Amino acid sequence: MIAGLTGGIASGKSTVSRMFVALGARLVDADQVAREVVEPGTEGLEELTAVFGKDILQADGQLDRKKLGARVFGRPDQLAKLNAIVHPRVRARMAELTREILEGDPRAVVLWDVPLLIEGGLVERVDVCILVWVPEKVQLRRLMSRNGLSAEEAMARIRSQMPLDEKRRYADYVIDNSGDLDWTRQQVERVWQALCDRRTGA
Ligand SMILES: CC(C)(COP(=O)(O)OP(=O)(O)OC[C@H]1O[C@@H](n2cnc3c(N)ncnc32)[C@H](O)[C@@H]1O)[C@@H](O)C(=O)NCCC(=O)NCCS
Ligand SMILES: Nc1ncnc2c1ncn2[C@@H]1O[C@H](COP(=O)(O)OP(=O)(O)OP(=O)(O)O)[C@@H](O)[C@H]1O
Repeated sequence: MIAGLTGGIASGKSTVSRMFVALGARLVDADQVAREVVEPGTEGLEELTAVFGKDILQADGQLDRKKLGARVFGRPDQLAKLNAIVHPRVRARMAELTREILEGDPRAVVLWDVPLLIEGGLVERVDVCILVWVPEKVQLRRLMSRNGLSAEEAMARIRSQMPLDEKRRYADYVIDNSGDLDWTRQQVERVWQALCDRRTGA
């Protein structure tokens, strides 16, 4: 079974995915894969520098993520260029990792943690879609505090994604992460039980 876990920036996907992993889910993390496919020496990084210029690299040859982020968030044309380079590579690598997990354990629940699951169309490839939801003002506050961003910078990132309230339409399960972590864990346990029941056809 493939379960898609999505939300918005700083809505709590990583926090929730850790809870699912503790219960037995096998994680495939799109943000992590997106880093892997643009490591030094990859074709992905070569294409990025061909399109955005060599000044998006740090002195050590790694991608300067802060600099590229400042150039793309809030500029849809630039963001589209970045997505066109990175997303096909992320999808291919995620499919490969998923295959490897399911070959080793056909009964595994593979959790795809993908911020852009809905925007990127991957929602059609999962068996169930789980949304980590918070009200926008909580999302803004947590993003500003976690990343040290101004309200304006944080809103540019939030506005690069589909609003969380719209994402609810696509979700089979919604986890409200606006309360304390214990409350979130209780909801995760309920969804996990539902996934296990679904898997056994109960
Ligand atoms: C622009 C980059 C270099 C900024 O790096 P940075 O380290 O600051 O952020 P990080 O990668 O950890 O992403 C943080 C969050 O930003 C949001 N985000 C990232 N990329 C995008 C995007 N293309 N569109 C909308 N939101 C995005 C996601 O919610 C993500 O969880 C980086 O985000 C990137 O390469 N993005 C393109 C790849 C992508 O779409 N990743 C998202 C999952 S596939
Ligand atoms: N229930 C909660 N109560 C208080 N703080 C929380 C809660 N859930 C998450 N946080 C905090 O909010 C921030 C965002 O959470 P997290 O990193 O899990 O989000 P995310 O959706 O994975 O973000 P991104 O995809 O943007 O990296 C973190 O600093 C995290 O510690």
